[in-house]
Amino acid sequence: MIEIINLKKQYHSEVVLNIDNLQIQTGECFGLVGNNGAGKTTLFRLILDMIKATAGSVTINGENVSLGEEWKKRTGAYLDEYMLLGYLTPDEYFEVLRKFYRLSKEDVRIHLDRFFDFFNGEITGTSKYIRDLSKGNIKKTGLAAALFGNPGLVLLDEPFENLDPTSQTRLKRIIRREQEEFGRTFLISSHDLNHVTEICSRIVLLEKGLVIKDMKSDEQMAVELENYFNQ
Ligand SMILES: Nc1ncnc2c1ncn2[C@@H]1O[C@H](COP(=O)(O)OP(=O)(O)OP(=O)(O)O)[C@@H](O)[C@H]1O
Repeated sequence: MIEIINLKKQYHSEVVLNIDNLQIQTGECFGLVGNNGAGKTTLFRLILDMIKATAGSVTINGENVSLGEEWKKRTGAYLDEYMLLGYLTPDEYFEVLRKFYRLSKEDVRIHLDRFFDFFNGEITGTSKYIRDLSKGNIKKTGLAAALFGNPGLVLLDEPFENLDPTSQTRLKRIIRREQEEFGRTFLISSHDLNHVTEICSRIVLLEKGLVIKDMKSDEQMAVELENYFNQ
C-alpha cells in the first residue's frame, strides 16, 4: 500500500502539490488526471524519491521512500526518456537491466516475449541506439524496462502519449494482463481520459496541486471527467 500524508512541494513561494491524505491499495490500477501543470509528474517524482518534499511523507508498504531502500527492489517506473541510457541499443539496455535484477537470459526472453506484438519488430534486434528511435519506440523501450524484475508497483507517466492507436490498445491489454496475472499495482497518469477510464478502477483528479476528485471507475465518473475537461 502507498500512503501519502500531508505531502507538500513548493518551489520558491509557489505550492505545486498539497495532498493531505491519499492511500493507494495494493493491486489497484490508479489513474491520475489533470490539466497541464496540475502536479501529476511532481507527485510521481515524490513517490519515487526523485525530488525532496517540502513537507510530509510517502510510504510504500510502511517504508518512508526518502529513508529506506527496500521499496526500490519492488518498484518499476517510466516517467520520461531521461530514465533510459540513450547511447545503448534497446537490447544492450535490457542486458544492463538483466544484470541489475539478476535475471537469467531465459527470464528476459520470457519477459520480452510478452511485448512481442507491442514492439512490432522495432525494439529488440535493432542496431539503432535508443536516442535514435522514434518517440513512440523510445516509450515502448521504457515501458518494457519499467516492468523488468517483477515489480509489485509500477508508475507510468503518460504511457499512451506518442503511441499509435494499435500500440495504445496493445498497451492497455498488457497493463490489464500484468495486473490480473501478477497483481501489480499501477499508477498511471494520462491526459487521455478514454484510456485511463478504461483500465483504471479509480481515478484521482488533480487541479493546481490539490486532489479535487477521487472517483471509483464507473459510467458516472466518465461523465464527470468529460464535463470537467470540456468546461
Ligand atoms: N524544478 C521546478 N522548479 C519550479 N517549478 C517547477 C519545477 N518542476 C515543476 N514545477 C512546477 O510544478 C507545477 C506542476 O508541474 P508538473 O510537471 O507536476 O505538472 P503535470 O500535471 O505533470 O503537467 P503536464 O500535464 O503538463 O505534464 C508546474 O507549475 C511546474 O511549472
